[in-house]
Formats: sequence, C-alpha cells, structure tokens
Amino acid sequence: MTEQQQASVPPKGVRRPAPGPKWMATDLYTLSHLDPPTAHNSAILKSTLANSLDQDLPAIYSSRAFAKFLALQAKAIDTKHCLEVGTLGGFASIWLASENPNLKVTTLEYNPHHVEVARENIANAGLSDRITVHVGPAMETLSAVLSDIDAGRLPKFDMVYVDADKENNWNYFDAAIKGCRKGAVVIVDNVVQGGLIASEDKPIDYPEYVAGARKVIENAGKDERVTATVIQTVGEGSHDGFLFAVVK
Ligand SMILES: C[S@@+](CC[C@H](N)C(=O)[O-])C[C@H]1O[C@@H](n2cnc3c(N)ncnc32)[C@H](O)[C@@H]1O
Repeated sequence: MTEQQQASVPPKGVRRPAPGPKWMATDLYTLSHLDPPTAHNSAILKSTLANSLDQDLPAIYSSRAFAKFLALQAKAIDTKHCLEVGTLGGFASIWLASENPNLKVTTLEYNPHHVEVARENIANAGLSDRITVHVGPAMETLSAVLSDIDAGRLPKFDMVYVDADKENNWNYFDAAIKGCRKGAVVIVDNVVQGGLIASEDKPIDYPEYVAGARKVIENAGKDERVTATVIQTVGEGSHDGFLFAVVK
C-alpha cells in the first residue's frame, strides 16, 4: 500500500468517509453530460436544493445521480404510484414526478418544518397535484395509506423508496410490501454505511444506522415475498449503497 493510499483509508468506525476526489470528479463529469443545466427540470431541482438550504434543512438529500436513478427506474417499470418514506425538502419526490408525467408520489415526513419547505418546493415546481406529503411518524401515516390502498381509494405501489430513520428500515420495508403490486421495486438507501455492515469495527456514531441496515438486508434475504440485492455506491454521497428488491 502506498503512502497516499494509506492516507485515504478512513479511520476505523467511520460510516461516512469523506468522498474521494476521484469520486467527486466522476460525479461532476457524468452529471455535466447526462444532467446539464439545460435539462427540462434542472432549474426546478436547483431551486429546490437552494430553498431547502436557505431554510436550514440538513444537506442529507439523495445524491443527484442517485435521485435521477430513482426517477429512471420509475420510468423503466412504468411506475404510476410511488411511496417515499422520508421527504426532507422533496428533492427525490420532485425528481420522480418531474421526470415521469403520469406518476403520483405519496411521501411521508414527520418534521413539520421539513414538510412546510417540501410543500413550498413542490408548489414552486408545479407538482402539488401529483406529490402528496403526509405529516407524522411514518409508521402511522403508512398504516393510513395502506388502509386507503386496501379500500381501493389509492392504487398499489409500483415502487417504494425508503430513506428515513434507518433503525426502522425493516419496519417500513415489511409494511410497504403489503401495498405493493407484483413486480414492484423496493429500494432502501444507505444500507452499506461506509462498509461497517460487514466489519467488526464499532461505528463512532449512529450505531443504530448500521444495525438498521443489517436488519433489513438479513430479513430481506429470508423473506419469501421478495428477491433482493445490494449495490454499493461511491460519489458525492460518500461510500454507501442501496438494497434493491423486487416483489414476487
Ligand atoms: C435522508 S432524509 C430524506 C431525503 C429525501 N428522501 C430526499 O432524497 O430528498 C430523511 C428524512 O426522514 C425524516 N424522518 C426521520 N424519521 C422519520 C419518521 N419516523 N417518520 C417520518 N419521517 C422521518 C427526516 O425528518 C428527514 O427529513
């Protein structure tokens, strides 16, 4: 191992190592070609992030390339109804709906300030008729949404994106599947945690995030309702990854 490589190895127990310069440069290069400022939704997404920052929301939105991946995945399976758990300022929701004109998003958020900013961003994007934000702890609002699906007031989910309190990953996954159609895709973000899921190193912070990531991976592996894999990612969002499951 060279000195430079040694210097780039993060200290033990770090869940979110600083993004390597090559990861960042690669994201910037690919985004500049595949998601240029002339893209149809570029101005809306830029102002969503700027307004969220201005109103003190934490910068924990999905990375730009990953949010577009979600929107393209929704397009690939002709998603009409997508559930998002964890809205923040609405960045991923706005990506999903702005890229897919026939898609409706149901998104769940418990922080009233995040909800207020998200609704403002969604209205500015002209998407209030297709993105519905439910306020409250997601296990409670999800239960109400599932009742609406059972009663036929809402269509089943074609796609689910879980990105909230990581300790509840499995609870959201398990509950959301009950509202999914066969062939639906369920994506759970941040399940790699800088590789700590496969390490004996103790996380220096948020050990419950690592535990929540392991729990959803281990339970999904035993769950007859789905088939799943995990894809690791690096980039502006550090070293992490997502669980990708298809409902049988
Ligand atoms: C990582 S952010 C979501 C980012 C968003 N998906 C995006 O890409 O723009 C996680 C969000 O989940 C919310 N959250 C955390 N625990 C929650 C809970 N129990 N119920 C509902 N929302 C929750 C947080 O307030 C935060 O806004």
